[in-house]
Amino acid sequence: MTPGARVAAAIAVLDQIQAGAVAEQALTAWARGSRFAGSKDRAAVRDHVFDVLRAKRSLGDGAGRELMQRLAQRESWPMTELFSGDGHAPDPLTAEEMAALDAPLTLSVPARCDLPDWLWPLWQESLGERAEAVAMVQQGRADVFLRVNMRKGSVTAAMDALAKDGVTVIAHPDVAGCLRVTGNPRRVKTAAAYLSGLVELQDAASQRAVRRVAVPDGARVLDYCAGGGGKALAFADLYEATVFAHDIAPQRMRDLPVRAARAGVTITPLATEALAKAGKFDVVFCDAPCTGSGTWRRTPDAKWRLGPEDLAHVMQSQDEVLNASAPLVADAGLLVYATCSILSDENSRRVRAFCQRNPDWHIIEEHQDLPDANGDGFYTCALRRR
Ligand SMILES: C[S@@+](CC[C@H](N)C(=O)[O-])C[C@H]1O[C@@H](n2cnc3c(N)ncnc32)[C@H](O)[C@@H]1O
Repeated sequence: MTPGARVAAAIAVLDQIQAGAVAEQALTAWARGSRFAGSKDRAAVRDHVFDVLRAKRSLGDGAGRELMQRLAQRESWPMTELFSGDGHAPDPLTAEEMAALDAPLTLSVPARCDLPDWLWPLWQESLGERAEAVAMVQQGRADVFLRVNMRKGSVTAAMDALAKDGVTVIAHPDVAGCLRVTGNPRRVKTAAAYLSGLVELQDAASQRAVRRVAVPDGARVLDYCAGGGGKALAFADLYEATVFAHDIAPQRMRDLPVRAARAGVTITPLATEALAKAGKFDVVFCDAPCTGSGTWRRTPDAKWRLGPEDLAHVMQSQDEVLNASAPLVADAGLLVYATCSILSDENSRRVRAFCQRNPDWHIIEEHQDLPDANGDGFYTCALRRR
C-alpha cells in the first residue's frame, strides 16, 4: 500500500469508530477485508488510527477525513502527497478543507487536553497543577518495555540476544532489569529472547510496582486479580516465594501455564472455591480492575468510551476486591492494592474508604506514578493490620 492508501484506510476505520465501532474491532474487520495489506501496512494503519484516537478532540473530533488531515497537519506530513487522489489515496483537499485547516480550532481546556468534559474535574482534582501536562503526555505514544527474567539470564545476555534479532533496547533509568525497546518493537514476540522466556513484555511501572513490595524469602504470595498473570510472573521471577494466582474470571488466566513454563517458574492457579481452603498468604497483591487511565496512550479508545456510570461501577468492584482479599492476608502479612489509574477516586479514596470500614488496617506506604517517558501511570498502596 502507498502512504496515501494507508491514510485512506485509516479514514475508513476512523469513520466506523466515530459511528460507534470499537477501535480494535474496526481495525480487525478492515484487516480481514484487506488481504492485500501486509503486516507493515496493517501496522501503519493502526498507528494512524491510534495517533488520532489519542488526540481526537484536539484534532477537531470530526469525520475520519478531517481527523487525518489535522493529524497530517500536526505532524507536518506532505499533505498533497498523501491526499493526492492517485491510486487508492484520498481525494485532494478542497478549497474549503484548506481554509478550515488554516483556521485554528477553538478548543476548551478539556478538548485541548483530549479528555471528555465529565472527566475533567476529576482529572484536575486528582492531578492538581499537573493535570494539563499529564493529559498532554497521554496524547503521545508510549514506549514498549521488557522485563528481563533473571532466572533465565542477565540483562547483558538479554540485550545481546535481542540485538541478534534486530530488537534494540536500552536500560531503564530507574527500574532494574527493565529494558526500553528503542528499535523494532514489533519483532519482540518473534525474538529468541522472548520465545525462550529470557524477556517478558511488561510496562516499567508494573515492574516497579512489583519491585516495591517487600516480599520475605519463603513467602506465600497471591496475585489476587491475576488476569494474564503479568504480576504473578514478575513475583515468581524476582522473589524466592511460592506464587499463587487467582482471578474472578479464570479464563483470563488461561495463558498463564504457558507463560510460566516459558519463564521457567511455577505459579499455582487458584479457583474461587479453592481460595478459602488455600490458607493465608504473606502478601496479597490486588491489581484491581480500573479505568486504565494511566495507560490510555496504549488504549486511547478507552478514554472516549468511559462514562461516569462505568467509573462508579469500577469503584464498586475495587471496594469488593479489597473487602474479599483482606481476609486472605496472614496476621502480619501485607495487602497491596494497585491500579493502572491516576484518578484519586480509584486509588487513595478506595484505600481510605477501606480503612474506615476496617479500622484494624492501616496504610504503610503509597505511590502514584504518573504516565511519562519512563512508563505508564500506576498506583500502589501497601497496608498491614495494626
Ligand atoms: C487490571 S486486570 C489484572 C491485570 C493483571 N494483573 C496483569 O498484570 O496482567 C484486573 C483483573 O481483576 C479481575 N477481577 C475483577 N474483579 C475481581 C474480583 N472481585 N476478584 C478477583 N478478580 C477480579 C478481572 O477479571 C481482571 O482480570
